[in-house]
Amino acid sequence: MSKVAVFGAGSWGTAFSIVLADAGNDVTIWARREDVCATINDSRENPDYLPGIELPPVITATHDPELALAGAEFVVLAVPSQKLRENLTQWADLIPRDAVLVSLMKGVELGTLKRMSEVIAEVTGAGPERIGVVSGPNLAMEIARREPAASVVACADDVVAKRLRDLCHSPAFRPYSSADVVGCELGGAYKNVIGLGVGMAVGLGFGDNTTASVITRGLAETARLATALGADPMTLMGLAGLGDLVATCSSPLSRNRSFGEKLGRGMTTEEITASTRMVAEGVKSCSSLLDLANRAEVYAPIVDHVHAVVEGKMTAADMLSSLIDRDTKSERD
Ligand SMILES: NC(=O)c1ccc[n+]([C@@H]2O[C@H](COP(=O)([O-])OP(=O)(O)OC[C@H]3O[C@@H](n4cnc5c(N)ncnc54)[C@H](O)[C@@H]3O)[C@@H](O)[C@H]2O)c1
Ligand SMILES: O=P(O)(O)OC[C@H](O)CO
Repeated sequence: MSKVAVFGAGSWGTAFSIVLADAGNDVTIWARREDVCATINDSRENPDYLPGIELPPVITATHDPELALAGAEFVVLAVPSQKLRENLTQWADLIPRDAVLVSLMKGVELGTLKRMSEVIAEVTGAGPERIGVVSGPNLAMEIARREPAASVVACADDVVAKRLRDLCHSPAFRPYSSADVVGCELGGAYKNVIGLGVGMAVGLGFGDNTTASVITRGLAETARLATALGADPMTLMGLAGLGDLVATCSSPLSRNRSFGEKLGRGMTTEEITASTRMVAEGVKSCSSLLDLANRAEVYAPIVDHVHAVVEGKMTAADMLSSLIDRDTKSERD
C-alpha cells in the first residue's frame, strides 16, 4: 500500500482516486473548496463532479496541502492545466523530496508552451525520474463506474514507470508503461482540440464520414507535431493517441466534444464557458498547440481552424468548408 496525495477534486482527480483506492492505496484528496472536502468526508460522494458514485472509505479529503502531502510517496496532480503553475508554486516546498509527481492533466501552458511535466520540473526542480504522466481513453464517469479501461503511465525512468503501473493497476483499470512522456502528453492535449472539431461537425448535423475524416486527419496532425518534438510515432497509434482520440470524439460524456457541439450549434465560447463549471482543456490548448506547431514549423490546419472558431473569427460551418477547400496533397504529407 502506498500513500498517495491527489491534488484536484474534480471529475478526474476523484475518479482516479477511486482507481488508486481499488488498487490498494491510501488516498488523500486535496480540494480547493472546503465544502467539497466536507461532502467527501461526510457523505462519501463528490456530487458536483461524479453524482451517484460512492467513494471507498480509504479516500479522505482535506483543504490543507501540508496534511495531504505528509508522508506522500506519490503526488498526483489533477487541476486545470492553466492553473497548475500557480497552485504548484504554493505546494512545492511541502512536497517530500523523494515523492514521484504524476500528471493527469491534458493541456499545454499558454505563453510558455510547456507541457505539464515541464511545468512540474520547472516549479519543483524534480528530475525526469520523479515525474510521470497518465494518459489514455479514460472518461472520468466511466472509470468511476468501474467500467473496464486501459491507459498509459509514462516516465523517462523505466523502474519508476513500472512502479506507477503497479500503483494504479486495479480490477477495472489496466495501465501500460511507457518511456515516451512527450508522446503521451501531446497525444492527450491534442485530442481535446480534435474533439472540439468533431463536436462542431456533430453540432452542424454532419454524420460519421465527417467525424471519421476529422479524427483520422487529426491523428495525422497530432503525430506530425509530436514526432517533430521528439515523440515516438507509435505512441500516437496507442492508448494515449488513437485510443484517447476515439473515446473523446465518440462520447457525449466528453466535455471537449460537447463544447464543440455547442459551437457547431452557434453558441459562442463565452456563452458555453459561462454555462459549465468543468474544464474543456482544448479551448485554451488550441492556442498553445498552434503556437507550438508554428514554432516547430509543423503544418497544423485542424488546430488552426478550431482555434479560429473558438476565438470567434470563423463559424464552424466555414471551418469545415475551408478545411475541404485547401489545396489537395498526398495523404502522407
Ligand atoms: N474528466 C475526465 O474525464 C478526464 C480524464 C483524463 C484527464 N483529464 C484531465 O484532468 C485534468 C483535470 O480535469 P477534470 O476533469 O478533473 O476537471 P474538472 O473541471 O472536473 O475539475 C477541475 C478541478 O480543478 C479545480 N480548480 C478549478 N480552478 C482551479 C484553480 N484555479 N486552482 C485550483 N483548482 C482549481 C476545480 O475546483 C475542480 O476540483 C484536465 O487536464 C483534464 O484534461 C480529465
Ligand atoms: O471530457 P474531456 O473531453 O476532457 O475528455 C476526458 C478524457 O480526457 C478522455 O480520455
